[in-house]
Amino acid sequence: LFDLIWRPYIITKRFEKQGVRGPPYKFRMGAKQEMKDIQKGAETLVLDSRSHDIACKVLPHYQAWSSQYGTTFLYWMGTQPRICLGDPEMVKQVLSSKFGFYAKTYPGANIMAIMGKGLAFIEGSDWARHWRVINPAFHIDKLNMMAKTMAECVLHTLSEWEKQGNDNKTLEIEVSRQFEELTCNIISHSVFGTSDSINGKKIFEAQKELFLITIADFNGSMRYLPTKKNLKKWKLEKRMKNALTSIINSRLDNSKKLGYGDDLLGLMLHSSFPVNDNNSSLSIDEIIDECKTFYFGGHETTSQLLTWTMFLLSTNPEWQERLREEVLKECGTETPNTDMLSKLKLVTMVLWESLRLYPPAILLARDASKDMNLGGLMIPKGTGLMIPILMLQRDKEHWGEDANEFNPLRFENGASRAARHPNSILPFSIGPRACLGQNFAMLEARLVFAMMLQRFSFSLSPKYKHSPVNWLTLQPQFGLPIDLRPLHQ
Ligand code: HEM
Repeated sequence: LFDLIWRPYIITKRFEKQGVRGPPYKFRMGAKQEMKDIQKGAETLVLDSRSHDIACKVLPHYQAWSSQYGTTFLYWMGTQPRICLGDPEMVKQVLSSKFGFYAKTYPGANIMAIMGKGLAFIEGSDWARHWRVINPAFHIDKLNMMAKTMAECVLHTLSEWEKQGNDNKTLEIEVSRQFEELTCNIISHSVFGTSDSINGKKIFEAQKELFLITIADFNGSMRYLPTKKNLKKWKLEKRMKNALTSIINSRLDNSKKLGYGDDLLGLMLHSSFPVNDNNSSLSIDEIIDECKTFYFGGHETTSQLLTWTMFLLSTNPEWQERLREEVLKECGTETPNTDMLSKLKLVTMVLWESLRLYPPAILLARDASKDMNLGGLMIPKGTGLMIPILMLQRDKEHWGEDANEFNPLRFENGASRAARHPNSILPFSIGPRACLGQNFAMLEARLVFAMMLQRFSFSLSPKYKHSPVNWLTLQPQFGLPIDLRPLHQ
């Protein structure tokens, strides 16, 4: 009864005294039912494809509560108090904390099974040990080397499209699926250097199927029972593990002749058999978990960046033309190298505007691991801290009245100067747990659009329905059908 009635009552009162209010706590459920009701109303909404005001569709409860209680508010997820942070200064304090006071929220067994207990979900000295091994795989010199491999993968996809579009005719392609395949291919080849495309494919297919099962059923209460769904899940998990083990074993078998390699997998294997540095070694099980993290995290988010940018360029033909001019000026019709890509200022501005309006990760979550004072607000241990990236990135107070409009010019002087507060833009997060793959993803996206703009012009197919949904990442619910026209035959 203490946890179910008294504690919620006391905590609610304490927050009220500090000026933080929110939807009322209901016995055991907190605000879960109210949240479900609000979400249900938004589920079937289809928006006008010129509207980027998508909070009403993907975070309708946050929108409703923040307009009623202010952008920083309290709500109860069952018996856990959660504070939604609407102030970029508080967000900065939480994300920049170096001492693990705000730990990552446990994502649930289903997500762990897909992504593995890798860098994104571990804490403390384990995180530091993994980070020391993995970080060098993303240094700038390594990225420069990866660009060539990335370009080969992009060329392969675009040539397939060219082959389909005979006689200068318009060709309709559902690009979100194509981008998923392309980003999978890029991560396998450039980060794992794998020519083992069969096992690479098996991993992605197993992760995708597990993911679809997970979004259809978040109820973990039966997770140990041999239900039909669980048997399927266990089979897929096993298939994924076997495929990863096979990739690792083949690298180990070839290591006498070729060494472990200097890509991510090679660096992890080096650490696993260290000569003198035992402080940063990873076990084979840990390597398998990291592979899952990078296979999934490395493509799922980037493919959404490509998808939403394609959507924005298709609906803003004048920007598409400006970008094409820039690409042809800096790269001509050659395959772009990293020097050329670094000169694509307008392309980069459009990518940032896309990440602002359609961030692949719309929310970040942390838990206070002890009682904390957050910018004067007393936060009891165990409170969840929710950082609504999607809301912060379209807050009119920081972005101005045109916050919901597509206007890449706001990024003319760089991302940190685009809004009134430098941390109002957070697609890759900030602080010690910021995205390790940010430069990789931006390089990949610049390359894809440079090569695509060299070859095609495109517009939205009339079949498109504007219905963004948050299925772990922000996605177009019915895909993104695009009409493509080859520029040269
Ligand atoms: C547009 C593409 C991407 C976006 C928007 C994105 C976004 C993010 C965000 C928001 C986080 C922080 C999560 C949190 O704090 O809870 C994160 C972490 C991470 N991302 Fe990305 N990501 C992208 C691409 C990539 C790629 C391509 C890779 C790998 C090749 C990658 C690897 C990681 C890893 C390993 C972490 C965990 C870092 C840590 O906790 O130390 N990401 N990403």
